[in-house]
Amino acid sequence: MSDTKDTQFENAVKTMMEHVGEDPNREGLLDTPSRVKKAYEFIFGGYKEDPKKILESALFTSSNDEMVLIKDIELYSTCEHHLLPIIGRVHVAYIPDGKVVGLSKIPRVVNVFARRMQIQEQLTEQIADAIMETINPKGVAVVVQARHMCMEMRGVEKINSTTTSSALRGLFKKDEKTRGEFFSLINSPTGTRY
Ligand SMILES: Nc1nc2c(ncn2[C@@H]2O[C@H](COP(=O)(O)OP(=O)(O)OP(=O)(O)O)[C@@H](O)[C@H]2O)c(=O)[nH]1
Ligand SMILES: [Zn+2]
Repeated sequence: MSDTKDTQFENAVKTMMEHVGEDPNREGLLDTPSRVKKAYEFIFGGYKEDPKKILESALFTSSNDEMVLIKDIELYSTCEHHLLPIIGRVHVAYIPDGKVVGLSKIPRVVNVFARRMQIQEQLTEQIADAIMETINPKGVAVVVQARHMCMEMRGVEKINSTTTSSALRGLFKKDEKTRGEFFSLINSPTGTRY
């Protein structure tokens, strides 16, 4: 970001502080605009990354064609309506068709889409479609379970509700048994972690 853009960003933060009745010149707040800028660059760092490149960087030939499930991937995202946190977990499964992907690349792709301004349904679909289009598996299933701070800290103020969204592609959509296996796996307790 150029100096002018940095200054513009920091001035915008000062304007927000003034708007809510703060004094941006008080000692404790002097460095806040530049901290907010750095924090924003991190939590919205997903615009600079290409999820397909991440997946393509670790594709391995494999004859395995059974479901691979990565459960309970922590999610920190930001709602595009209020710029407040979405906090939750993501479960991703796919059925390989000649290729498997490096396991870590799935949570990396979750991070890329999470680090953008989001709505939960779109985030869920983007993860599924990136995997589908890159790995070409027999199917992909993504479930996101999340809390929306815009529904807890403000607005309707419901602190106990969780929103669940899913995106099912290929066999997970077509085959009831595959879908049933996936949902029973994500709903069963993980048990001992080794
Ligand atoms: N579908 C969907 N809606 C979301 C998500 N995150 C926030 N919202 C909703 O976006 C809507 C925006 O509605 P508006 O009426 O324009 O905004 P608002 O006046 O702040 O609404 P309230 O939150 O009801 O006070 C709200 O109903 C939010 O709950 C999301 O991930 N998916
Ligand atoms: Zn919101």
